[in-house]
Amino acid sequence: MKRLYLASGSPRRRELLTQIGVAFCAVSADIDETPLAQESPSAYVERLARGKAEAGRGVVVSDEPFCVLGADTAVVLDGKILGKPVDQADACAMLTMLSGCEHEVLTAIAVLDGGRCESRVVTSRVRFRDISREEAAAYWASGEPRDKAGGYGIQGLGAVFVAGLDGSYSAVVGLPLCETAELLGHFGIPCWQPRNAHQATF
Ligand SMILES: Cc1cn([C@H]2C[C@H](O)[C@@H](COP(=O)(O)OP(=O)(O)OP(=O)(O)O)O2)c(=O)[nH]c1=O
Repeated sequence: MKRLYLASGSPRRRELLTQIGVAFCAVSADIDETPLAQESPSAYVERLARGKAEAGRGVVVSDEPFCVLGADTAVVLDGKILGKPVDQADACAMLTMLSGCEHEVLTAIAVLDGGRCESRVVTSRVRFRDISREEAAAYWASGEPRDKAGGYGIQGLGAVFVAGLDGSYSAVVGLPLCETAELLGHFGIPCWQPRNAHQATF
Protein backbone atom coordinates (compact mmCIF):
# COMPACT_ATOMS: atom_id res chain seq x y z
CA MET A 1 0.00 0.00 0.00
CA LYS A 2 1.31 3.43 -0.94
CA ARG A 3 1.61 6.21 1.59
CA LEU A 4 -0.86 9.06 1.31
CA TYR A 5 -0.08 12.72 1.81
CA LEU A 6 -2.90 15.24 2.26
CA ALA A 7 -1.86 18.51 0.63
CA SER A 8 -3.84 20.83 2.90
CA GLY A 9 -3.47 23.27 5.74
CA SER A 10 -7.18 22.94 6.55
CA PRO A 11 -7.86 21.41 9.97
CA ARG A 12 -11.31 20.39 8.71
CA ARG A 13 -9.89 18.28 5.91
CA ARG A 14 -7.50 16.55 8.33
CA GLU A 15 -10.35 15.77 10.72
CA LEU A 16 -12.60 14.50 7.94
CA LEU A 17 -9.94 12.20 6.48
CA THR A 18 -9.17 10.91 9.97
CA GLN A 19 -12.91 10.29 10.50
CA ILE A 20 -12.97 7.60 7.80
CA GLY A 21 -9.81 5.89 9.07
CA VAL A 22 -7.40 6.79 6.28
CA ALA A 23 -3.71 6.78 7.20
CA PHE A 24 -2.06 9.96 5.97
CA CYS A 25 0.47 12.67 6.62
CA ALA A 26 -0.47 16.32 6.03
CA VAL A 27 1.74 18.72 4.11
CA SER A 28 0.93 22.31 3.30
CA ALA A 29 0.56 23.30 -0.32
CA ASP A 30 0.00 26.97 -1.01
CA ILE A 31 -0.96 27.89 -4.54
CA ASP A 32 -2.34 30.97 -6.26
CA GLU A 33 -6.15 30.69 -5.97
CA THR A 34 -7.03 33.45 -8.44
CA PRO A 35 -9.72 32.28 -10.90
CA LEU A 36 -8.79 32.43 -14.59
CA ALA A 37 -10.79 34.65 -16.96
CA GLN A 38 -13.98 32.88 -18.12
CA GLU A 39 -13.25 29.88 -15.90
CA SER A 40 -16.36 28.03 -14.70
CA PRO A 41 -16.65 27.37 -10.94
CA SER A 42 -16.39 23.63 -11.56
CA ALA A 43 -13.25 23.96 -13.70
CA TYR A 44 -11.84 26.36 -11.09
CA VAL A 45 -12.17 24.05 -8.07
CA GLU A 46 -10.92 21.06 -10.07
CA ARG A 47 -7.86 22.96 -11.29
CA LEU A 48 -7.08 24.07 -7.73
CA ALA A 49 -7.51 20.59 -6.24
CA ARG A 50 -5.11 19.21 -8.86
CA GLY A 51 -2.75 22.12 -8.34
CA LYS A 52 -2.69 21.56 -4.57
CA ALA A 53 -1.94 17.85 -5.09
CA GLU A 54 0.95 18.77 -7.40
CA ALA A 55 2.25 21.42 -5.04
CA GLY A 56 2.04 18.89 -2.20
CA ARG A 57 4.08 16.40 -4.19
CA GLY A 58 6.73 19.08 -4.55
CA VAL A 59 7.28 19.31 -0.79
CA VAL A 60 7.19 15.60 0.11
CA VAL A 61 10.58 14.08 0.78
CA SER A 62 10.32 10.30 0.45
CA ASP A 63 12.19 7.38 -1.09
CA GLU A 64 8.96 5.34 -1.09
CA PRO A 65 6.22 5.67 -3.73
CA PHE A 66 3.33 7.82 -2.51
CA CYS A 67 0.01 9.43 -3.50
CA VAL A 68 -1.11 12.99 -2.79
CA LEU A 69 -4.69 14.17 -2.15
CA GLY A 70 -5.66 17.80 -2.81
CA ALA A 71 -9.05 19.49 -2.41
CA ASP A 72 -10.70 22.83 -2.97
CA THR A 73 -14.06 24.27 -1.91
CA ALA A 74 -15.91 27.26 -3.35
CA VAL A 75 -19.27 28.80 -2.56
CA VAL A 76 -21.09 29.75 -5.75
CA LEU A 77 -24.07 32.09 -6.01
CA ASP A 78 -25.65 32.62 -9.43
CA GLY A 79 -22.45 31.44 -11.11
CA LYS A 80 -20.26 33.81 -9.09
CA ILE A 81 -17.47 32.36 -6.92
CA LEU A 82 -17.37 33.63 -3.35
CA GLY A 83 -13.94 33.02 -1.84
CA LYS A 84 -12.78 33.66 1.71
CA PRO A 85 -13.78 37.10 3.03
CA VAL A 86 -10.94 39.61 3.18
CA ASP A 87 -12.51 41.76 5.92
CA GLN A 88 -15.73 42.39 7.86
CA ALA A 89 -17.35 44.39 5.06
CA ASP A 90 -16.63 41.61 2.57
CA ALA A 91 -17.94 38.92 4.96
CA CYS A 92 -21.14 40.85 5.69
CA ALA A 93 -21.68 41.51 1.98
CA MET A 94 -21.36 37.77 1.29
CA LEU A 95 -23.86 36.84 4.00
CA THR A 96 -26.27 39.48 2.73
CA MET A 97 -26.06 37.92 -0.75
CA LEU A 98 -26.56 34.40 0.64
CA SER A 99 -29.41 35.47 2.98
CA GLY A 100 -32.80 33.95 2.21
CA CYS A 101 -31.71 32.02 -0.86
CA GLU A 102 -30.02 28.89 -2.12
CA HIS A 103 -26.39 28.61 -3.21
CA GLU A 104 -24.07 25.88 -4.38
CA VAL A 105 -20.96 24.58 -2.65
CA LEU A 106 -18.50 22.94 -5.01
CA THR A 107 -15.72 20.78 -3.64
CA ALA A 108 -13.16 19.15 -5.89
CA ILE A 109 -10.79 16.36 -4.87
CA ALA A 110 -7.75 15.13 -6.79
CA VAL A 111 -5.45 12.18 -6.18
CA LEU A 112 -2.03 12.20 -7.77
CA ASP A 113 0.22 9.16 -8.18
CA GLY A 114 3.26 9.76 -10.35
CA GLY A 115 1.95 10.81 -13.76
CA ARG A 116 -1.61 9.69 -13.00
CA CYS A 117 -4.15 12.14 -11.57
CA GLU A 118 -7.88 11.51 -11.04
CA SER A 119 -10.30 14.14 -9.83
CA ARG A 120 -13.99 14.63 -8.98
CA VAL A 121 -16.20 17.65 -8.39
CA VAL A 122 -19.05 17.32 -5.89
CA THR A 123 -21.86 19.90 -5.92
CA SER A 124 -24.18 20.48 -2.97
CA ARG A 125 -27.02 22.97 -2.57
CA VAL A 126 -27.41 24.92 0.67
CA ARG A 127 -30.43 27.07 1.56
CA PHE A 128 -30.01 29.94 4.02
CA ARG A 129 -32.75 31.59 6.07
CA ASP A 130 -32.85 35.37 6.19
CA ILE A 131 -29.85 36.91 7.97
CA SER A 132 -29.98 40.41 9.49
CA ARG A 133 -27.11 42.91 9.28
CA GLU A 134 -26.68 42.70 13.05
CA GLU A 135 -26.38 38.91 12.90
CA ALA A 136 -23.85 39.11 10.07
CA ALA A 137 -21.74 41.55 12.11
CA ALA A 138 -22.00 39.39 15.26
CA TYR A 139 -21.04 36.31 13.24
CA TRP A 140 -17.94 38.07 11.89
CA ALA A 141 -17.00 39.01 15.47
CA SER A 142 -17.01 35.30 16.39
CA GLY A 143 -13.94 34.83 14.16
CA GLU A 144 -15.46 31.82 12.40
CA PRO A 145 -16.00 33.22 8.87
CA ARG A 146 -12.40 34.36 8.25
CA ASP A 147 -10.84 31.25 6.74
CA LYS A 148 -13.95 29.82 5.11
CA ALA A 149 -15.26 29.96 1.57
CA GLY A 150 -18.42 32.06 1.40
CA GLY A 151 -17.66 33.36 4.89
CA TYR A 152 -19.45 30.67 6.88
CA GLY A 153 -18.94 27.25 8.44
CA ILE A 154 -21.84 24.81 8.33
CA GLN A 155 -20.08 22.74 11.01
CA GLY A 156 -19.90 25.65 13.44
CA LEU A 157 -21.93 28.65 14.55
CA GLY A 158 -22.94 29.17 10.92
CA ALA A 159 -25.22 26.13 11.19
CA VAL A 160 -27.97 28.42 12.50
CA PHE A 161 -28.29 29.96 9.01
CA VAL A 162 -28.76 26.62 7.23
CA ALA A 163 -32.42 25.93 6.50
CA GLY A 164 -31.69 23.08 4.10
CA LEU A 165 -28.97 21.00 2.44
CA ASP A 166 -29.22 18.86 -0.64
CA GLY A 167 -25.99 16.95 -1.23
CA SER A 168 -22.92 16.05 0.79
CA TYR A 169 -22.48 17.59 4.25
CA SER A 170 -18.80 16.58 4.39
CA ALA A 171 -18.22 18.17 0.97
CA VAL A 172 -19.55 21.48 2.30
CA VAL A 173 -17.16 21.24 5.26
CA GLY A 174 -14.30 20.64 2.79
CA LEU A 175 -13.92 16.97 1.83
CA PRO A 176 -16.66 14.74 0.31
CA LEU A 177 -16.06 11.55 2.25
CA CYS A 178 -18.02 9.11 0.09
CA GLU A 179 -16.29 10.25 -3.11
CA THR A 180 -12.90 10.58 -1.41
CA ALA A 181 -13.02 6.98 -0.17
CA GLU A 182 -14.02 5.81 -3.64
CA LEU A 183 -11.26 7.77 -5.39
CA LEU A 184 -8.60 6.64 -2.91
CA GLY A 185 -9.78 3.07 -3.53
CA HIS A 186 -8.81 3.49 -7.20
CA PHE A 187 -5.26 4.03 -5.97
CA GLY A 188 -5.30 1.09 -3.57
CA ILE A 189 -5.58 3.27 -0.47
CA PRO A 190 -8.12 1.89 2.01
CA CYS A 191 -10.25 3.63 4.62
CA TRP A 192 -11.40 2.11 7.94
CA GLN A 193 -7.83 1.42 9.03
CA PRO A 194 -7.45 0.83 12.77
CA ARG A 195 -5.94 3.75 14.61
CA ASN A 196 -2.84 1.79 15.68
CA ALA A 197 -2.17 0.82 12.04
CA HIS A 198 -2.55 4.47 11.24
CA GLN A 199 0.07 5.47 13.78
CA ALA A 200 2.41 2.64 12.79
CA THR A 201 2.36 3.80 9.17
CA PHE A 202 3.34 7.35 10.00
C1 LIG B 1 -18.74 26.49 3.03
C2 LIG B 1 -17.73 26.04 4.03
C3 LIG B 1 -16.38 26.12 3.81
N1 LIG B 1 -15.49 25.70 4.75
C4 LIG B 1 -14.04 25.76 4.53
C5 LIG B 1 -13.48 24.51 3.84
C6 LIG B 1 -12.12 24.99 3.36
O1 LIG B 1 -11.17 24.78 4.40
C7 LIG B 1 -12.35 26.48 3.14
C8 LIG B 1 -12.30 26.80 1.68
O2 LIG B 1 -10.99 27.10 1.31
P1 LIG B 1 -10.05 26.16 0.46
O3 LIG B 1 -9.17 27.05 -0.35
O4 LIG B 1 -10.82 25.09 -0.24
O5 LIG B 1 -9.16 25.40 1.55
P2 LIG B 1 -8.18 25.96 2.64
O6 LIG B 1 -7.42 27.17 2.15
O7 LIG B 1 -8.92 26.12 3.95
O8 LIG B 1 -7.19 24.74 2.86
P3 LIG B 1 -6.15 24.08 1.82
O9 LIG B 1 -6.19 24.85 0.53
O10 LIG B 1 -4.82 24.19 2.51
O11 LIG B 1 -6.61 22.65 1.69
O12 LIG B 1 -13.65 26.79 3.65
C9 LIG B 1 -15.92 25.19 5.97
O13 LIG B 1 -15.10 24.83 6.82
N2 LIG B 1 -17.27 25.10 6.20
C10 LIG B 1 -18.21 25.49 5.30
O14 LIG B 1 -19.41 25.38 5.58
